[in-house]
Amino acid sequence: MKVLVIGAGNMGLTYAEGMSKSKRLNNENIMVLDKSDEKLKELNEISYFDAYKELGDCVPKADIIFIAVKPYHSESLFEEIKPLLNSNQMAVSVMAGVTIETIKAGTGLSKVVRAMPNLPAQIGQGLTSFIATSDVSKEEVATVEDLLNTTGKSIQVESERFIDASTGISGSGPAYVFYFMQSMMEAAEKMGFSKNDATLLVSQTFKGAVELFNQSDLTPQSWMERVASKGGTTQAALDSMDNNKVNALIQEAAYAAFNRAVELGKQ
Ligand SMILES: NC(=O)C1=CN([C@@H]2O[C@H](COP(=O)(O)OP(=O)(O)OC[C@H]3O[C@@H](n4cnc5c(N)ncnc54)[C@H](OP(=O)(O)O)[C@@H]3O)[C@@H](O)[C@H]2O)C=CC1
Ligand SMILES: O=C(O)[C@@H]1CCC=N1
Repeated sequence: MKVLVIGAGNMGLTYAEGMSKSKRLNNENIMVLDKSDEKLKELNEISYFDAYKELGDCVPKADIIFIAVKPYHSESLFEEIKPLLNSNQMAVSVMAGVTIETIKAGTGLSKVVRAMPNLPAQIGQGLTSFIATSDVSKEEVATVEDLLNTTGKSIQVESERFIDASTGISGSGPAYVFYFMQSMMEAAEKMGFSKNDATLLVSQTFKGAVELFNQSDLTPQSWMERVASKGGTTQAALDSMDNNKVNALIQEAAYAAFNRAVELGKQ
């Protein structure tokens, strides 16, 4: 099976790296296409990639075409790629907000998978939600699932609404975690810690808390109760967050991303 990745940026390269380890490829090289000469030079140095600059040289050879360009580049890409495609090929898109209908119309393909990954895929800890059109067979879905899982875990969702919703939770979510980390690092530095110590205090706290959560069946609420002593320091912080409606604000932020994904789909 031949896989082509279009767009060798953060996501495209991450998936190309991950998928190159998949047994499904039977040791076939992944084809990777990018427009930039600088990127092509880097790609050419990787033995398990075949680098391309021209769509005509690689698209006809591909069974699965993985599209990882920015959403605003999709229209021009579709125009160029459509005449090169045949109905047996499958498109897998990770572009935020680009709907299945748009991908089908833009490529002329009926086998389409729309996926929403996240950045921890770079270290094999990603979460990808995906949905496939009815023309994608069960066997093909299993193949795509295997390929996506080379970068972490995946969930198949029942409607496209959940792709946009997961964009607001897992797709954009790593940035919310970094936002929280940055705020805590700034607080630590204000308290007098050096930048290095502030970074360690915060990063190890996040790592430890997430690991505790993952190794248990407890809810975040139960864990908060285990940290907080009655009338103690944690309760003071949690009360401050509640009084400032931080919970509602975080939910509002997640909805802002969800709504933006829907909005991008209408453009
Ligand atoms: N980053 C993230 O955390 C996530 C990103 N996504 C989605 O993944 C997609 C890619 O994002 P990301 O990897 O961050 O973006 P990048 O800008 O890092 O990568 C996109 C790459 O595609 C190249 N490119 C643009 N047009 C073409 C074309 N016509 N043919 C070939 N290559 C082209 C770009 O080149 P150049 O730079 O020269 O334009 C760039 O190298 C987006 O659609 C985004 O919505 C989804 C979930 C998470
Ligand atoms: O910010 C974005 O639009 C993309 C989609 C999810 C993460 N990054």
